[in-house]
Amino acid sequence: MRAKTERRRRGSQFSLLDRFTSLRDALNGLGILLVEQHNARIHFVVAICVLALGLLTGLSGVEWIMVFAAIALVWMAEAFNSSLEYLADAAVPETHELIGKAKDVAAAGVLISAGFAVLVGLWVFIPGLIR
Ligand SMILES: Nc1ncnc2c1ncn2[C@@H]1O[C@H](COP(=O)(O)OP(=O)(O)OP(=O)(O)O)[C@@H](O)[C@H]1O
Repeated sequence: MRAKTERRRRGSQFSLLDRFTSLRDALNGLGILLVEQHNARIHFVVAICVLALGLLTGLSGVEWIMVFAAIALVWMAEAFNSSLEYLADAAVPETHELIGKAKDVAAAGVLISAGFAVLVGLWVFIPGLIR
């Protein structure tokens, strides 16, 4: 068992070092997403393009908030989807109907967030289309 997990089990006190370790772990997760998950790389390129387009066209404050919310939502969904895939593959490496369902439902979460992002993109960049 990792030392950190052992400390948590004992109900250890607040430690700034532990908080920095958590932050490092989360950044490591972001790196894993970008390196190992092809969809995450596509989300990354699309997000950069959308941000560049936003700077070029000069979005309003509300439009920027919607764009950032859409990007964050897609990244969150992708992170949870990938995390579930890693867990499922570790727990049940062989084919199992419920693992298939779990992965498909998690992928549906990404699809829903991507659909919202597309709507935001249309609302922000094609004025008059959805207003
Ligand atoms: N162990 C399993 N048992 C049953 N079906 C599975 C299993 N693993 C994967 N599948 C099916 O194959 C699909 C793709 O699973 P996989 O783990 O390859 O994800 P992926 O191709 O990396 O997905 P994504 O492109 O969203 O990252 C799943 O949605 C599921 O329908």
